[in-house]
Amino acid sequence: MKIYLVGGAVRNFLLGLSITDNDWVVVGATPDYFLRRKYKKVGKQFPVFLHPTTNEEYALARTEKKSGLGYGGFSVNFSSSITLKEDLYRRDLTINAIARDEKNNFLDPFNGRQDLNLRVLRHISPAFSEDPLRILRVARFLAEFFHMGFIIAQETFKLICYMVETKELVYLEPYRIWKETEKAMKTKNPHVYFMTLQRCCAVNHLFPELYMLWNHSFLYYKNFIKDNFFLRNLALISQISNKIEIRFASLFQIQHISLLNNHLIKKDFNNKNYIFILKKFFKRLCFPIYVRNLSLFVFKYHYFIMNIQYQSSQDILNFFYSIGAWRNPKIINSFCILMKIYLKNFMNYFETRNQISIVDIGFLRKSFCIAQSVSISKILDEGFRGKQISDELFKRRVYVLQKWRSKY
Ligand SMILES: Nc1ccn([C@@H]2O[C@H](COP(=O)(O)OP(=O)(O)OP(=O)(O)O)[C@@H](O)[C@H]2O)c(=O)n1
Repeated sequence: MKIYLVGGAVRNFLLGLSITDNDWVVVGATPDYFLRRKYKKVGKQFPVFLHPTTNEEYALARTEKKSGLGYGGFSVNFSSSITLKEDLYRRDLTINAIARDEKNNFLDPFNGRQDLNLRVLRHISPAFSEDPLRILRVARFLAEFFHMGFIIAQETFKLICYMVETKELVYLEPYRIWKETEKAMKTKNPHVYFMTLQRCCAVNHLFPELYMLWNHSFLYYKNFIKDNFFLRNLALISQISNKIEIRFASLFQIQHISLLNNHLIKKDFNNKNYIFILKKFFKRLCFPIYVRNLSLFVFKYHYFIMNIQYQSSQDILNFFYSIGAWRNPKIINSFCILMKIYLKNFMNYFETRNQISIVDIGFLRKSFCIAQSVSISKILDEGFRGKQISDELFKRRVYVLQKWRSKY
C-alpha cells in the first residue's frame, strides 16, 4: 500500500502558495483497511475516508467512467489494483494531477510541473468533459492565478466551448455553481472568472437573470456587455475590498444612463417584477442572505443614491430604514465604496468628468451620521410611548437632516 499527497496541496506547494487542505490518495488498499483504523467513511459513491484525528481526506485510488446523465451517472472502480497513474488520469487539469510520496518524490505522468512553469491550465484527457463543474473550476483557477500569468490552453478552451454548446451545464446542481462562484469571488481577480465564463458563452446558462439585466442596459446607450462595463466595476472594486458581498453587488449597479442622456428612467426597468426575478435567482443558486441582500439593495437603489442630494429628506430616511442601516451602519460604507468605484468606472467609460462630478459621495455618509445623531433616549425621557416613539424619531431625523441640508 502507498499513500500520496495529491491535488491542490501539491499544486500550491509548487507555486509557493499557501495550502488550505491536504488530500491523499491511497494505492493498493481496500475500504476495510480504513474502517479498521477508525477512519470515517464519507461520500456515497466514492471510497473517501476522513482521518480520525487530522480529519484530512484519504481516497482510494479509483477510475471513473461516465455511464449516464448528471452526477449519478458514473461507474466507479476502486479495486486495489488501480494504479496511481490511472487515478491521476481521471482528474481535471495537468497541474492538479501531480502526486508527492512520503519521500517528497513527485510523480507527474501528465507533465503538470511543466504546465505550472508554462503557466498553462490544460486538461488531461477528453474525460474532462464528463464533469461540467470543471468549466467553472477552470474559470476560477484562471481568476486565482491570473496575476501569475496563467492562461487557458487553446485546446482546453475549445473543449469548454464545446461542453457549453452541448448544454452540459444543465446537469450542474445550483449550489455547486454558488460554491465555485464564492471561491472565485475570493480571488485577486474575480472579474476574470466571469470574463472566462462570458467568453465561452456560459454566463447566460449559469446566470441568465444577471445576463438579462446586463443586456438590458445595452438598450439605453452602449453595449455594456461587450465593453465589459460591469466586469470592470468588479475588477476595480476588488482592488479595494475583499468582501464578497460588496464585490458581487458591483455587478448590480445598473440603470444610470439617464444621468447622461437626460432621459427619464424607464419605469419597468426597476419594477417589482425584476426584484422578484432576482430574488428567485438568489434562492435558486443558494446564495447566502448577506450576499443576496446587498446586491438587491444596490440594484433597487442605485439610481436613487446616484442622485441622493436631489431626493427629499423623507425619502432619504426611508432609504436608510429600508436597507436596515440603523441596525447595520456598515452598509452605508458598502454603498459609499460601491458608489466611488462606479463613478470612477463610469467616468473612464464615458470620458465625461464634468457632467458627472455633481454626484457627491460625502453626502450619503454625512446625511446618515446626521440622522443617526438623534437621541432615542431623549424621546423616551420626554414621555413618548408605543408607535409615537418611532413617529417622533422619524420627524426629528427629518428635521436635523433638513437643517443640515439648508447649510450644506
Ligand atoms: N470536478 C473536479 C474536482 C476535483 N478534481 C480533482 O480533485 C482534486 C481535489 O479537488 P478540490 O479539493 O475540490 O480542489 P483543489 O484542486 O484541491 O483546489 P482548491 O482546494 O483550491 O479548491 C483536484 O485537484 C483535482 O485533481 C477533479 O479532477 N475534478
